[in-house]
Amino acid sequence: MTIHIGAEPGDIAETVLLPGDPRRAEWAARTFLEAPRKVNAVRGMLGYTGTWNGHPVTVHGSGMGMPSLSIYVNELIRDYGAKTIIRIGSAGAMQERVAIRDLVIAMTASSLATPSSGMFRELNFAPCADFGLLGAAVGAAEAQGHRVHVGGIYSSDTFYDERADLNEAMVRHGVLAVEMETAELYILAARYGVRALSVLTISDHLITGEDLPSADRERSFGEMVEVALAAAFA
Ligand SMILES: O=P(O)(O)O[C@H]1O[C@H](CO)[C@@H](O)[C@H]1O
Ligand SMILES: O=c1cc[nH]c(=O)[nH]1
Repeated sequence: MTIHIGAEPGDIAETVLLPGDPRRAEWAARTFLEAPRKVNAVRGMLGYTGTWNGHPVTVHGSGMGMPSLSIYVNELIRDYGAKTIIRIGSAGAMQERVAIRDLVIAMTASSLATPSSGMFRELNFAPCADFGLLGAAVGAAEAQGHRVHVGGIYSSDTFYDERADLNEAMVRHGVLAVEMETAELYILAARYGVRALSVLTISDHLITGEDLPSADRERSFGEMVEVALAAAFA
C-alpha cells in the first residue's frame, strides 16, 4: 500500500489504463475486463484489476490535472512496477477537421509548465509517446475503422482558459486538442524508462462550441479503450 493507493503488492498489473475520471475507470474495467476486482478506492480514486484476452490489466483513475496524475503515476511505477501506462482521456478539439468523438493519439504534448518544470530548470524538455505503442494504437484504430488523428496536443493547467492568444498560436501550429495530463505522463515515463501513450476522445470543440454531457464522458468512450488494449498487447 502507498499513501494514495490501497492495493496490495501484486494487485496492480504491469499494464495500466489511466483515465482521469475514476468512474470511467470503473466503467471501463467492468465493460472490457474479465473478472474485474476493485484494488483501490483511497480518496475515491477507483482502480480495478482484471484480465483482457488473458493479459492482466489495471484500470485506474489519475484525477484531473498533472499534479494529481503525477502522484498516481509515480506510485504505480515505483511501488507497483507498472511498465506500460496508457491514458484514456477526454479532450477538446482545437482544429476544425477534428470532430466530436474522433480519436486523437498524442505524439507529444506542449505545456506552459508541468510538475517537472522545476527539475528541468531552463530546459524545455520535449515529452513524447512511446513509438511502439503509438504505431500499434494507430494501426488498431485504423483496423477498427475509427476516425483518428495523430499529432501534438496541449496539456493545460486550466480548464477555464483565459489565453485566447495562446490557443490561437497553438491552432496555427497544428495542435490537435487540449487536455490536462499527457505532458507529465510522458515525462514520468521517460524518467522511469517505461512505456506511455495517450489515446483521447474528443468530448467538446473549442471552435464550434459543441460538447458532450458528463455521462457520455464517463461511460461511452469505448473505442479508445479498445484501441488502448490492442496497442498494449500488440
Ligand atoms: O476525461 P479526463 O481523462 O479526466 O481528461 C480531461 O477531462 C478533465 C477536464 O474535464 C481533465 O482531466 C482533462 O484532461
Ligand atoms: O482539458 C480539457 C478536456 C476536455 N475538453 C477541454 O476543453 N479541455
